[in-house]
Amino acid sequence: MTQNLDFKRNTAVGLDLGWVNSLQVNRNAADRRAASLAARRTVKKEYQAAWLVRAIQCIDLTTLSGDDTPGRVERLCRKAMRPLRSDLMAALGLTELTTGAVCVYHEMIKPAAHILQGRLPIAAVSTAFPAGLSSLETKIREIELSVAAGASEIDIVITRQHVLTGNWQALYDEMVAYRQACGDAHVKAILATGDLVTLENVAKASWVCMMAGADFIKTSTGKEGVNATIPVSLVMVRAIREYYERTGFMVGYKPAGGVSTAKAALQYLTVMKEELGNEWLQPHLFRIGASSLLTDIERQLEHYVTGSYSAAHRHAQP
Ligand SMILES: O=C[C@H](O)COP(=O)(O)O
Repeated sequence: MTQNLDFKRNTAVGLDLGWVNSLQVNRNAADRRAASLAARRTVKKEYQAAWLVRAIQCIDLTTLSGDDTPGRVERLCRKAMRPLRSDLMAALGLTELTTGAVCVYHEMIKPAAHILQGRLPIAAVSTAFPAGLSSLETKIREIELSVAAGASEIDIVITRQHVLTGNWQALYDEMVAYRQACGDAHVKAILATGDLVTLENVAKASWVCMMAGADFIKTSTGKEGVNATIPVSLVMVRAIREYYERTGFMVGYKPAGGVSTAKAALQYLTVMKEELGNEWLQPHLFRIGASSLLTDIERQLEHYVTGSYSAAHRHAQP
């Protein structure tokens, strides 16, 4: 995941229950800040193309459907390796561009690896994604099998009941076990924020997962009723910022689920830049989990280059 040799991977620092229990979130302030971000143009027009290219580099190009086939995943992987048409690449002065990774179910790791040949990371969703309600032993084994099959990133789902019952120790222990099972593979902790009821729970779950060694915290599976939102993102990236200030570890952030427009991607990039700084605008610290976002970004870049839009289906993803 990281090409930066100085990058110090997060590691378990111990559960500070006093700290977790003291966390509070001002819902109104988060909503107000989100509304002000949405109301203004996030990026000046002349920089938009560059920002959209950066967004592409940070996409975990995803397919997580019950009807996924090796053929669909192979097409997805080809798209991940060449996300833009060659005429657009040339017009933008680009020679190389890929998405950050592809994200698939365990059974699709092999077809993905066959096409990617190590050129892009494969992220596998794991631990009984999306509900996470298998035994811990089964979930650990699932991680091990996905790593053995070639996934270098594992997107785990937390057990929501640990959050809903305030059992922070159980959440911490689970996360430590997942991180350990991943070995060298990086682990993204999916909080399923749409299931967590309050922003305070989102903040606490973010902290516990980071204290337990998560490399990334991620909003959603894409299957909850509410997936990534800006207020939730503000809470999570502020937790990342404070965790960095306290420990020196840089934890990545992945909004996922329902992020399907270039405009939304620009808003998330703005949140990262304003709350965490430019260092976090790189694929080893920022990903957007999305199945259809690339289609809209490609359309917007075509408009930037040619001055007109083509039909969305011309850019349709596999
Ligand atoms: O982690 C990624 C999500 O499952 C993708 O969700 P989406 O299909 O709404 O883009």
